[in-house]
Amino acid sequence: MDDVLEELFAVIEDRKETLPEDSYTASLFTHEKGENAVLEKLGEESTELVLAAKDDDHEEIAHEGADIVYHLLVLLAMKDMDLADLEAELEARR
Ligand SMILES: N=c1c2ncn([C@@H]3O[C@H](COP(=O)(O)OP(=O)(O)OP(=O)(O)O)[C@@H](O)[C@H]3O)c2ncn1[C@@H]1O[C@H](COP(=O)(O)O)[C@@H](O)[C@H]1O
Repeated sequence: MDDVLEELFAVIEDRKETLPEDSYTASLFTHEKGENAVLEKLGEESTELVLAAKDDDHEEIAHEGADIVYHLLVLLAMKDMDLADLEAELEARR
């Protein structure tokens, strides 16, 4: 899981730096709505996750959960934060 998150975060940082035209991630960094684009996605996907949980739909819970994790990592990159910030917070709760 650590490796997957680290590799995904590295790709997100690369998209932020290089802004390829065909990249969904890059489109979040250049969106006319600014950070609201990713914040709205997080809101929508949280609602979708709740609905999936109420349906006890495990496949959909994993799908929406992954969408949330991806968009959370984009938000961290947008705020010039990184995975270590999240890890430090989780570590402090152990
Ligand atoms: N993990 C993701 C990822 N998760 C979600 N998404 C996108 O986030 C959007 C989710 O918005 P929506 O829920 O509205 O999508 P939807 O298809 O309408 O509905 P859903 O079925 O997804 O709920 C979709 O366009 C997804 O493609 C992602 N886009 C990219 N990545 C990763 O980022 C990497 C780089 O992607 P690009 O920046 O596009 O090159 C990829 O290789 C992936 O590893």
